[in-house]
Amino acid sequence: MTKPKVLISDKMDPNAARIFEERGCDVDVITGETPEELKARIGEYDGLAIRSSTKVTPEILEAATNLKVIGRAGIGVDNVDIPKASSHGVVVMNTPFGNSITTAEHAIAMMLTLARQIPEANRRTQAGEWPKKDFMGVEVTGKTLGLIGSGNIGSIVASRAQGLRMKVIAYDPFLTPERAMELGVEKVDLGKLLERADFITLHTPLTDETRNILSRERLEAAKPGVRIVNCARGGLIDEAALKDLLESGHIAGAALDVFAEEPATDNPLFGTKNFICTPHLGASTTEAQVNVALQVAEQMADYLVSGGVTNALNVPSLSAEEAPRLKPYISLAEKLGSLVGQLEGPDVNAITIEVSGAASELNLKPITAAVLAGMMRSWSDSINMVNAPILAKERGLDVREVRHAKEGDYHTLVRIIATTPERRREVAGSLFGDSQMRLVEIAGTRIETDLEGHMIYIVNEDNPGFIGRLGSVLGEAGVNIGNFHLGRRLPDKHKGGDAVLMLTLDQAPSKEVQDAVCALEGVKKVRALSF
Ligand SMILES: NC(=O)c1ccc[n+]([C@@H]2O[C@H](COP(=O)([O-])OP(=O)(O)OC[C@H]3O[C@@H](n4cnc5c(N)ncnc54)[C@H](O)[C@@H]3O)[C@@H](O)[C@H]2O)c1
Ligand SMILES: O=C(O)CC[C@@H](O)C(=O)O
Repeated sequence: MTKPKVLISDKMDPNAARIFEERGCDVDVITGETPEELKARIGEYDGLAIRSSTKVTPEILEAATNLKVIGRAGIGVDNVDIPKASSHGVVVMNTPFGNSITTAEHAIAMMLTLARQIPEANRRTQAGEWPKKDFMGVEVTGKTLGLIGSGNIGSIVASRAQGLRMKVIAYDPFLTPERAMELGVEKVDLGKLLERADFITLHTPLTDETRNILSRERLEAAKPGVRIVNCARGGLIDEAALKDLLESGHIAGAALDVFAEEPATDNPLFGTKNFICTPHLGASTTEAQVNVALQVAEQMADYLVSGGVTNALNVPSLSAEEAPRLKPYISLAEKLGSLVGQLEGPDVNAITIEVSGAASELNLKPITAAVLAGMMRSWSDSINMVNAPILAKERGLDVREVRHAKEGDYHTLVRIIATTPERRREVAGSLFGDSQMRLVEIAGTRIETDLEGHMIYIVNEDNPGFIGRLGSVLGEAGVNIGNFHLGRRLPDKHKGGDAVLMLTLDQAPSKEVQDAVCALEGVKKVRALSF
């Protein structure tokens, strides 16, 4: 098996490359390339490991014909076009905890630095001014800190601020009263936070809801003398309004680690009174960079080598323990989906995935994604488990999942029921020895066959002599039969009813051969299949 190939395109702790190699991947570290250079190179790679400099745009994804996974060594993935990655079937992962403490510490450092105006005091002292009378600071003890966003980083900031004896209030629509109690913070609405906070620190992602959350209007409504810290994302604060309100003195200080446009080399805020900044250093400690590099490499290698999915933003997670258990089911589900897709074509408008026995205990999301991928791949290329659920939704396909804990005749069973405007198609498969897939039912008929290579599916009236005539047609055309499986339609297996044949052939049957089979007496349906 060829090794998966990974590109590390941003500066990353060397542990990442080491882990990739140890886990069976080939790795190239090529940083600082232009988008054009990356575009020309990306086609060779199965994995792309990034921080915030690489922008994974639709153009890059278009050129990334082999790419299976993008791993962000960090939290924010606003430099990745996730919808586009999903439609290209590429998993996007991040490392949600590796740099949280470091970033929270940076926010606290920025807050204390603002309170005592350290950068300017430092600059003027070193310039020989000894400007002692110009720097009257404020204590943070007893002050109110307003958190906007109290997730991983916000909650660490809360605990550190409590250690500094601050009163912490939080605005976060997803903060439950129980969690607020656990964190020892008071949950408030944004208006109250602006009214009461002496310091405000932002810890939300940048989304349509949070963009410009500190707009001019809200900044004007904030308590006079407030100090604001942003170590989350540029775009959360109206920078022009911040500048005006710093100059007017309504805002006593602002510390930004992040900017609406990065790299920020000539931002209008530069030089503004009581404004300090760092160049997106929130995650830049040795500890955090080792954490995120190790984590991203482990997660990506896991996915590329064994199919485990951790911290993915566009597919359900699948632990490395779950992945091997699910692997045979995924292959079974893809083949059953493919069978339905080949038999019914793109007219399928509803599909039910029904699992019973051992299969009912499994995570159904990947099984459903595999059925959809198998089915739609028979009509259209470039479909995999990542983009299949999205494309199914776009097509308006009605997808249902049903679990039956009770075992039937098989210890584990996956049944697919597909509906088209004309009919309903049911197929079912099982695993023998927990790994060998078998189709066990088709067209209401018990039959037992693998779905492999070139096959032909035939429904005919069950009359004597048919098998001989079929053998002659295939033999005369030089088509060798590998395996032959026959079943009678359930529930009335009476003589003279319909029979179903699934034949494995050594080569694909030509159109002429299919027509000749079709012309045999009693044949009702013929379909060439390939798996
Ligand atoms: N400066 C840096 O180097 C650096 C480093 C790490 C993380 N970050 C950024 O920090 C941010 C927070 O990271 P995290 O790990 O705490 O994320 P998180 O997902 O754990 O927390 C985000 C919180 O924001 C809340 N939220 C979402 N929408 C909101 C809204 N409209 N109003 C108020 N709250 C809202 C969520 O409920 C959640 O609790 C992210 O944007 C991340 O990219 C920056
Ligand atoms: O990689 C970095 O330096 C920044 C990371 C940070 O913005 C994040 O969202 O994790």
